[in-house]
Amino acid sequence: MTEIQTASLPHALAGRDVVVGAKKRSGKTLAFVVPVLEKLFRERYTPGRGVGSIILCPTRELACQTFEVFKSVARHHSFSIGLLTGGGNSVDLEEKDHGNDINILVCTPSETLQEKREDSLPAAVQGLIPDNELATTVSLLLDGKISSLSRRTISPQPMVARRPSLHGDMNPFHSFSRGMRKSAIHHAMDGEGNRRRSLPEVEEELAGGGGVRPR
Ligand SMILES: Nc1ncnc2c1ncn2[C@@H]1O[C@H](COP(=O)(O)OP(=O)(O)OP(=O)(O)O)[C@@H](O)[C@H]1O
Repeated sequence: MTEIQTASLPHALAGRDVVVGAKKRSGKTLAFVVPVLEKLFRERYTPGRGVGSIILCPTRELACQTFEVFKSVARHHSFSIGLLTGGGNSVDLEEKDHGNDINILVCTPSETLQEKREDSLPAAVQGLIPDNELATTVSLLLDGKISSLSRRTISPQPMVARRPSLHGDMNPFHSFSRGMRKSAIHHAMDGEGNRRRSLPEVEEELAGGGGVRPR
């Protein structure tokens, strides 16, 4: 495992909220893909049981990459995995063999709810996450888009947020992470990718909107 995975996976697998920040190609994606798959596997999710995990991505590109990683890592599982991107009438949906009955939904609500956007993330998402109403948000998102998607078992907690790489635009990450429960576990590596920053340092930087910068 990479260092960021070693730091975050035990917490994520234990069901705690986790915020992860680290440099590019440090293993952030698998740091949340693995616990999501493990949690759904333990809870015996199968196609037909509904949505067990919703992955919110700030850009279509990141959503497509994440979708491909999920498909690859989960290839020996029977989970159905969906990709929902785009706004207005340009919603794309891809599923893995099981119609529209999706267990893992990878989506870009910031595009689809553009009119509600505040900064780079939709205000609806920012506002609803702390109130634990992500399911409502996503139901709104999907209304009229995918009529046959099961909403029976949408369960937004716990959440694992991955931030973009260190040098990217941090606004979406800060908005999103501030919306997570205060109890979230934060892990960040420095710019060299080999030193764990303390929780107070990370929280201070998140609160200031300055991002976790390499030293
Ligand atoms: N534990 C691991 N063992 C071996 N390879 C790994 C491991 N974790 C990640 N990788 C590989 O390292 C590469 C980078 O991983 P990943 O995409 O998860 O990083 P990232 O931090 O999300 O990258 P980016 O910042 O570019 O989005 C990928 O090719 C991935 O398959």
